Amino acid sequence: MHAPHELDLTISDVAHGGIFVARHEGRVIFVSDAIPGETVRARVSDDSKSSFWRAETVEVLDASPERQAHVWAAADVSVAPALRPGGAEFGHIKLAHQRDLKTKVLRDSLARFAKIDSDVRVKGVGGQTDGTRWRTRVSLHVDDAGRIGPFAARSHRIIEVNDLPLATAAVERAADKLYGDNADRIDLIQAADGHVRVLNRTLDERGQPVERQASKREVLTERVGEREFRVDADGFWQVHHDAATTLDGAVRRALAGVDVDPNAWHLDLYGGVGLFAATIAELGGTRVTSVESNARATEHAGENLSEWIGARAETARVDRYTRSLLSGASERERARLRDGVVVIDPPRAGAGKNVVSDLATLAPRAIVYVACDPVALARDLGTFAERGYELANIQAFDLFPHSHHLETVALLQQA
Ligand SMILES: C[S@@+](CC[C@H](N)C(=O)[O-])C[C@H]1O[C@@H](n2cnc3c(N)ncnc32)[C@H](O)[C@@H]1O
Repeated sequence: MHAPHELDLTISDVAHGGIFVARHEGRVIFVSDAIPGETVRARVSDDSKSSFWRAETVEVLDASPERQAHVWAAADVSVAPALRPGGAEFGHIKLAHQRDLKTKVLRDSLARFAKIDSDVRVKGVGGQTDGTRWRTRVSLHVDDAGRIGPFAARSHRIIEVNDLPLATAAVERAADKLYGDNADRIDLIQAADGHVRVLNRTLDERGQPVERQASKREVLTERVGEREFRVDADGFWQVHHDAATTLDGAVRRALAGVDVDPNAWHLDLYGGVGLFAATIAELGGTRVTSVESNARATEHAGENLSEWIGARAETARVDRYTRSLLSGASERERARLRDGVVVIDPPRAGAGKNVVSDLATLAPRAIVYVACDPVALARDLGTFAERGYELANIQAFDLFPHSHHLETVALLQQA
């Protein structure tokens, strides 16, 4: 059966991924740009699956009191769906209610995938703001015609826009002056010194940026309180200007009741340039190893941690590293690992069953899981629970206002 072009739908719920749930003749429809409680007219954009369809709101018939004019006029529901830029899927919802919806997605994920009943709430960071002007890092795409802009929501079509309200003012100003010669993508990065770097990137056939020549690399200095971190301009650093400080503080709070033993061996897995290894070291755990697959980031982690004689940075895939500890660590090292704490901050897909299971076998005193995806977190917490690690405390932060993303910091300890 083919879907009718447009449907009038009542929105019943929010789903993971910045979309909303409606039902039509028994079928689930995932609808963009809506709010639970609303009735909207939506254009079906994908009816290829029998189990669910996708649709995009084209008109709000009965608006939620939580609706506001979109913070990015270009992404407003009055614009044709194909022409709306992506990245601000919650921008039409009042900020406090965005956080209520993110809280619901997180709690639902914990209940569904980890059987955890939690009263966690997603909190705003950085004082009272309207949730704009937080992105210190923005990637804009360039097409063959030289057009520059973000991709449209759920597509690779470039949308030229007049403003970037989620970006810092300096990044937005720099974006205004761009021209698209010689690049597939342009990355704009504002470091702690306030200056915006403009990096023209070439993408390979998988859409991944080709590594820049050594002579073209710039190393930036980022700050968390008084501490400085060196990081490549094109390397990983948290995107929200308050994120690194917020997460450092959250890891400290998570570990407040845990003895960070100076004689134990601690791990910072998916460590980047050593942000959380420094947190552990400052808490007294100076024998700490940061593990990261990107060799340049590991080099910087080595420098960033150089004041602690027992700190190391290793270039390795975490799954291989934890497996090598299981097969190669001495009895004495295994005992030190059991007394240690582990921070893990994996990419969106989560750590996965193998890493979780190997970590549980290593049996550290405490594990702090920093997560940017609530479903991946909940799946991994489910596996940890099977292996005897229970959730001891959990915090959640709105580090990505007006998008659907959120960040969670969870402490796990043996039951
Ligand atoms: C979310 S970032 C966290 C970085 C760091 N904790 C921070 O907050 O600055 C995830 C990091 O994991 C690295 N990474 C991705 N997959 C990995 C793997 N399988 N093994 C080791 N590192 C990996 C990425 O290069 C990236 O630096």
